[in-house]
Amino acid sequence: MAAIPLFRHLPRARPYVCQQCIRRRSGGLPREARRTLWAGASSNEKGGWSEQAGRIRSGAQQSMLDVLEERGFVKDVAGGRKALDWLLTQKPVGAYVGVDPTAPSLHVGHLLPLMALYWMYLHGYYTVTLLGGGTVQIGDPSGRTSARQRQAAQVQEMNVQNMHTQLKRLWVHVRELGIKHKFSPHTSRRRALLNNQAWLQRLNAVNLMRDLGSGMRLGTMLSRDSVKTRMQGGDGMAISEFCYPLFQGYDWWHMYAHEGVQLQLGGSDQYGNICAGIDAVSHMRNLQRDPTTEAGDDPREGIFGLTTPLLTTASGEKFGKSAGNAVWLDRDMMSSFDLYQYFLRTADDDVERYLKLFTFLPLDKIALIMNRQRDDASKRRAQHLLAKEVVELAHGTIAAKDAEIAHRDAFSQGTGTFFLYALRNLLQKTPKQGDTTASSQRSPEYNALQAMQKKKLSDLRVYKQSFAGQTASQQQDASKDIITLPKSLFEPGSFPRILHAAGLVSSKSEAHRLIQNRGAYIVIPNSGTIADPYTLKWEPIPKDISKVDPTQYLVDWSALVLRVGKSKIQICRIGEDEEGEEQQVDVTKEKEEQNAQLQTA
Ligand SMILES: N[C@@H](Cc1ccc(O)cc1)C(=O)O
Repeated sequence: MAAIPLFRHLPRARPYVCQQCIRRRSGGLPREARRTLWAGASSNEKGGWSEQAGRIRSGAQQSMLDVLEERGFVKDVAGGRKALDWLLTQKPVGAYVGVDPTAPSLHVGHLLPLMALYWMYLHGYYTVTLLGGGTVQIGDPSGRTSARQRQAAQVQEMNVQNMHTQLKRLWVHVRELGIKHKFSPHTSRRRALLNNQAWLQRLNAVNLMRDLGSGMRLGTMLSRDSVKTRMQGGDGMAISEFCYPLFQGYDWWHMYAHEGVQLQLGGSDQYGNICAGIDAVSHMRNLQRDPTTEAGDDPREGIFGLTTPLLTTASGEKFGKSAGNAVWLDRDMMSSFDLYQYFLRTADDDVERYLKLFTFLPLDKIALIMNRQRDDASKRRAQHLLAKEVVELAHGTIAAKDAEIAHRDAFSQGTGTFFLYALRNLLQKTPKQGDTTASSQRSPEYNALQAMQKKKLSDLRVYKQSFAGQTASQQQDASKDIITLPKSLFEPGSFPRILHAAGLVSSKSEAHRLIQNRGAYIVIPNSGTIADPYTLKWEPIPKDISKVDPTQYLVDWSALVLRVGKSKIQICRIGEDEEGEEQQVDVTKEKEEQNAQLQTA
């Protein structure tokens, strides 16, 4: 017999955080009418879904689960593969992916379950990205050997804000990519961005334990990997962390009852939490069932979990790390240029797999590209395509185009574009607030609080940059492309010394000679802006050196961009005297080492 509708029993929450969703909700339209469409698209005609189900059953069309499996998204299915396949064919169920804002940005590792969710969105399922503004305060122990440190409230607030913006942007880019890759304009699509803080903050502890807690078994929870590793590793676990799956389970129950969310997707480390969620929702469903009716499980109301595989590169490294650091999706933490480069470095053995996972390109197109790639792997066509699509997803079309041009230039002609692009990124990355303590020595919390105190719009960027860590890959690049010279070096007549200190010539007399022969160049500061490095122009350093003041040439008041010959370029940031001296010594030392090597060679 049919169960009574579940959502009648719970107060209706207003968890929405995005304008679009608020509008949709306040409209109070029936669910069918509340669908988000491509511009100009017409809604799924009545019976559209059942026609599609017929095509899938007859083998004329692939099922959603087949699509996900074929592209490599599926590691485990909780609840039964066959039953899930049936359900996804039967109706456009709700599906969700949750992320806890433990940092101000998502990293590429988050993309895998999100991409699976985006595929479902493009195929017409109701899809939810859930921001764990509530759960982040408890801290998920999954995959961790020690507890997370408690974050200051302000830090949490910034992380939530930033990730919210990011998830929202991702949705916009997914929609654009859907149009670009010609997903049917006639499919109805619905998406939402929710924050579990909305319902968790109102959750009553007694009710939670009475209703949900009574259905969770200690033995099962103790047998989860996340608990076992901690107990065996000797670090133990706090009750709060141990109870984390209850909160994640409650989220699911809430969204099941209010939003029709029947599927949860997550990374492989979420398997335990997802199974706990299945237990929690089943238990709550039983509690809510009308006791006068016979308990009968309607397969159309079933719940399922799907985990994506843990990615490793062909050489066995963990995917998503660059020089041991996370590859962030936020542009302030990792530039489009660096993100592009990360994917451009993909090994030939991995690239096909990644194209399937991180792009919306159809499989036949991927196969075609791989064929061309095999003819001439050195062009790295597949890697360029992968990199561009990922940057497009994370940062949008314009950023992706920019990054592509910069890389093609950098590798094909060896012009200054590469360095100018680096200049833009590096100058943006360098915290300017004149504080000489390396921010890497401070905790992200310290930086965040300091940033908050300054109450400026740019502070979030400073915080994000400090979070990305001064050890991140781009910072290593920074040390190559940009050096800091002492302020005192920038005085009229000092160009030869600067060229020498920058490591562009081996002696000051060589610098003199070059300048007289018009072979040393400098970027004209107002010939363009840092925001658009392509427009910057070079001129030879004037011959009457004694009269020329290098500070006239500072780009963005921060750096000189010097070139010797066709392509030896160096960006010289103006620094505090002490700071510069240290680096200058390094440059000289490096030069000495090079000379020594030359002599011994
Ligand atoms: N626990 C998940 C995030 C999450 C939060 C709440 C959920 O309901 C689901 C997932 C993680 O750490 O990755």
